[in-house]
Amino acid sequence: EVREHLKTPIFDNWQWEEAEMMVLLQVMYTDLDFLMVFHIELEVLQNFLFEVYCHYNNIPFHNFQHCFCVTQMMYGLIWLTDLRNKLERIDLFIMLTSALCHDLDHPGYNNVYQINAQTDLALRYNDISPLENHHCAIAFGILSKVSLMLINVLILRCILATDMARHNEILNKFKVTLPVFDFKNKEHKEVLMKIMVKVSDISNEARPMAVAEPWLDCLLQEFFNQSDTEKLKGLPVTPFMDRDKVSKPSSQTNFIRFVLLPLFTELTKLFPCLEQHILEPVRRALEYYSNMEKATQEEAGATKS
Ligand SMILES: COc1ccc(NC(=O)[C@H](C)Nc2nc3c(cnn3-c3ccccc3C)c(=O)[nH]2)cc1
Ligand SMILES: [Zn+2]
Repeated sequence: EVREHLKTPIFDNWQWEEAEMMVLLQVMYTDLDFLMVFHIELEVLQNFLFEVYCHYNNIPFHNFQHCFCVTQMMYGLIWLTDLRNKLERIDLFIMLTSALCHDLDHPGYNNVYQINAQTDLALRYNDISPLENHHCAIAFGILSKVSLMLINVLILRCILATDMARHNEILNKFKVTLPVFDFKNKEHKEVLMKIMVKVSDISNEARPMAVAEPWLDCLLQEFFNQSDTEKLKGLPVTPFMDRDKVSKPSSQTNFIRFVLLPLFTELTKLFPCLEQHILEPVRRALEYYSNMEKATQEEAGATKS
């Protein structure tokens, strides 16, 4: 019954210990026949998952639980969209492993901070998606260490696609393929894989509110840590991270309206069944945060008058 639950977006990560999540990740890889198809020893998979676990940091949002959520959402989407019968096993392996590795060794300070503070990562990657390039470098290190040399350029492209600075570029590319989408076409498959990793990465609001809302608190905690540091160092402060400017409900209604709904609507055009599993919960979340926004505005109005 847990196995069936694992294939749905209503899975609640907060109920599980990290050791249990490791077993659930193993179930995802075995249930999609990767061990049999790619002749991977169970021990090699366990080493791989443990190395990944060790390379996520204890920070408020971009931690191992986020990695688990993104991988579990990807796993659920693969079952919901019946992608097992539309893509080859290697493509599914690339999508799941990209989700698993997409934020490896995230420091809790985003690309804008890396570039403004001219950190080692910004210098190493010449200001070009420094975090996402670093996540890939760690992933490649782990994959070669556990001799899982199945890695290829597609995992690199899928992880690099999670840089939100490229959000519109990737969404627009997906939009133009939709009217003529062909699961046998290499380019179409690649942009779909990128969209699937992107959707899984920012999909918290598709989960039950009791599961999703704590994630927004974790995210804002990490963002506020960054803007506090930027203020201390005299670096430019990102407005949507500034604790003195951010209102939780209004930042989330904007995010849902201008980022989540357009992205999820496009994916639902290809997989109509996602209307009820993904789009409906996100519309309810928009309702929830809009009401919270009104309540806080009325409250502010009341105290003023
Ligand atoms: C286009 O680049 C963007 C667009 C939006 C945002 N983030 C936001 O607007 C705010 C802070 N909300 C938000 N941001 C979220 C969520 C999930 N992931 N996520 C996130 C986390 C780190 C970096 C980027 C994003 C979108 C979420 O539920 N809400 C951050 C970057
Ligand atoms: Zn992420």
